[in-house]
Amino acid sequence: MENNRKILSLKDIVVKFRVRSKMLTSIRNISFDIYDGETVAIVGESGSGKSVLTKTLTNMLESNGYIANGSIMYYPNEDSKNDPKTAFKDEINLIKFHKGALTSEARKSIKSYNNLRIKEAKTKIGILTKQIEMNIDAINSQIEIDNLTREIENAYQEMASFNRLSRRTRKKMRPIMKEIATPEGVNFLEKTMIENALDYLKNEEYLTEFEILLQEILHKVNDKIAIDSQEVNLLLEIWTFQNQSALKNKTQANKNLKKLRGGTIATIFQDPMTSLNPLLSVGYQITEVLRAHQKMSFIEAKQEAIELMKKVGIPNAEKRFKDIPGKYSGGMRQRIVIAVALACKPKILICDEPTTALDVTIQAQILDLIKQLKKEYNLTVIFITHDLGVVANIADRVAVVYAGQIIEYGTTNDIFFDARHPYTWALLSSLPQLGNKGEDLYSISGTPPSLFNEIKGDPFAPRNDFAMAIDYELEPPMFEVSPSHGAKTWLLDPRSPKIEKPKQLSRLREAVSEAKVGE
Ligand SMILES: Nc1ncnc2c1ncn2[C@@H]1O[C@H](COP(=O)(O)OP(=O)(O)OP(=O)(O)O)[C@@H](O)[C@H]1O
Repeated sequence: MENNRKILSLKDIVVKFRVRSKMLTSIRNISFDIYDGETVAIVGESGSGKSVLTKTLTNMLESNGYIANGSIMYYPNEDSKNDPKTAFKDEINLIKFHKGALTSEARKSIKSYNNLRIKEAKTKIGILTKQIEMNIDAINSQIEIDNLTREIENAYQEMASFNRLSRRTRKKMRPIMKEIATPEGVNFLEKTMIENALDYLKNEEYLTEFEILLQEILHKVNDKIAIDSQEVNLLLEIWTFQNQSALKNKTQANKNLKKLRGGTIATIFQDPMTSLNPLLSVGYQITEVLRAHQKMSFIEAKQEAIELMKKVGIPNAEKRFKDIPGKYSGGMRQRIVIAVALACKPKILICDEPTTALDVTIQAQILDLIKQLKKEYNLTVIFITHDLGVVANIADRVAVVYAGQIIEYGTTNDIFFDARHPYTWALLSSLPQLGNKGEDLYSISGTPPSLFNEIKGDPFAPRNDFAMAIDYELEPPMFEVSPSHGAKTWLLDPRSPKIEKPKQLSRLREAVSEAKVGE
């Protein structure tokens, strides 16, 4: 967070997966900013949503998944703006590529899933209304109706952002959009044109993203409220997207995703063999990337590949250029994967548990390498791990993920020495460095909630030794502890009893300095 300049900003991200006839919500309304040049660690138990969260950034979700809500803004830094080979020089919402790349089957199934949600909620509302009329459990029925009404709104909203405009609507809106597309056009619209458009939109059963935005803009024009040119640009962008064929949108989106992956955001996975071709020499694999991304000739690419191999610490790089990955050890293969990633000149490097499969000494070497390269290449690093020892070693800031939500974030010091969420306490307590010889290591009891169901209250409540009645009823907001630190727990509400964090955490300072390597 050296300069406090955002490079990525996630807002209200929701990710869902279709699993047979059911829907699993893997990420639940995550909002989080990532700053240029920082290393941020995403930590949490297995299945908490760490990988899915980072996969949304480059749209690497499996085909049964989709980003149901939210935005991911990418703000290119000065390096990107000055790099002639960088694809994205202006701020951009990465969700746009995701939507464009969706298949028509995925779009259809999103529509039918939401229609079903609406139908079921409406039926339940009908039954509850009858109960209220008969004076049966009126208060609870009304609460339930309010929840179901919200569910219907959410379903409509989700459909709105994926649905294409009908041919009829496109025809109706063409004249007004033609005017809006001219310079300052939005400020010179005829009153009758505005009224006709608003009347038409009022009678639609539900509105798409485009229609909602157009409606907002037209109301502002009527009320003589100044309109931001960015709003108009967004409207025109969605209009163009809606009028292009689905195939053209998809081709464009896929092209952009190809440029985004590697060139802007590169990912290193736990198993290097998922990224390397076992049949091709490592040198060839690096040169291919250099030729594609940096448009180098074969000779230039070979020289640069050898340089990169040296940079990531491959001894006898010239000789080993021709070896296939099978001839390398696990640690060396991971170094090659890092070299491939660097060959794309990324601005952001996602490391998804890159050291988990390696033994401790090699792990420390790879962490040191990432740290050193981060400085040299001015990278922003997003590091996924469930190992808090690794976090202590590498991260400037930490986001703790539980059941698809960020439940605490802060600087590494905030999280290690001033954690406020009982889940973070539990994660820290299970650090091997805090164990006593001969005693069982602390482990968090119970299991995370099923992501198929709506989660009532705080998802951690059933496993939380400090849970209060409210934790089972109402989801806690993110309380701000300091400008750099927040935690989503009712314990931070001034009305909550004062709780002492677990005693074993007082030994953390010592344990963390032992865990640090290469410092
Ligand atoms: N393609 C998919 N279909 C259905 N569910 C999925 C899919 N991918 C991920 N999930 C679910 O989303 C949730 C979050 O998974 P994710 O892989 O992000 O966890 P994680 O925190 O990275 O765990 P790990 O440390 O084990 O990798 C899990 O419940 C997982 O089962």
